[in-house]
Amino acid sequence: MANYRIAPSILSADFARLGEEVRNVVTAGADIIHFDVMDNHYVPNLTIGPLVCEAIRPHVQVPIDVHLMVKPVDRIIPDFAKAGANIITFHPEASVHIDRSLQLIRDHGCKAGLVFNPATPLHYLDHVMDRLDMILIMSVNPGFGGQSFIPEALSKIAAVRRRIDDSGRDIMLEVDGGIKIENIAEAARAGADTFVAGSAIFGKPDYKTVIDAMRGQLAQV
Ligand SMILES: O=C(CO)[C@H](O)[C@H](O)COP(=O)(O)O
Ligand SMILES: [Fe+2]
Repeated sequence: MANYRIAPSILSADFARLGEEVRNVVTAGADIIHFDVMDNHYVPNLTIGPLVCEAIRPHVQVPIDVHLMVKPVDRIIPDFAKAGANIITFHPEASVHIDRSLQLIRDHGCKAGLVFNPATPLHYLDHVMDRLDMILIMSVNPGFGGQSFIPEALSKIAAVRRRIDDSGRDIMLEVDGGIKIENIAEAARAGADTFVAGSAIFGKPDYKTVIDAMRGQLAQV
């Protein structure tokens, strides 16, 4: 079986009890904590910033994967690195200098990645494959949790999987949006190895039951 990772998105957690929520979801089997940063400019929603990342950092031993839905990108990167982020991804069309933003993330000791919205072309990968640790394919339009998976994302995941395999590099391929027990295997078959799930996990009373069921689906791929 491939090395699959489940990355609960805390966007759907109870923010009044966030420390307890992240501890519980890691105990339930989360491999990564997915941290959605929205700025009410690049996306029409406002969420959490470096202060909250710093606050949850002592509560989790797994990597924190910061998904920046912000524009501009660069000035917030050092703050997230200092706040304990391990992986930082951003949307290429939100950065003026993509290569510089990727380098900034790496210079601050974090893994770096690009995020593709459903209608963002993959040509942004052309000259930066050697600088990527993660490629994130959005299977919803960014801005909100709880949306339905867009099936066209599957062919895009497959195209990225080919590009990663051709590169010979160890790049995580993450899918984000509408992932649940019923469709996680499809995303894995298309080539994803890292699965963000917000509402599907935090919307249920028992996180372990959901994560175990997701792993059960992945075991059959
Ligand atoms: O980046 C995001 C939205 O922009 C979230 O990570 C994503 O939507 C997760 O939530 P859900 O699993 O409920 O779709
Ligand atoms: Fe996300």
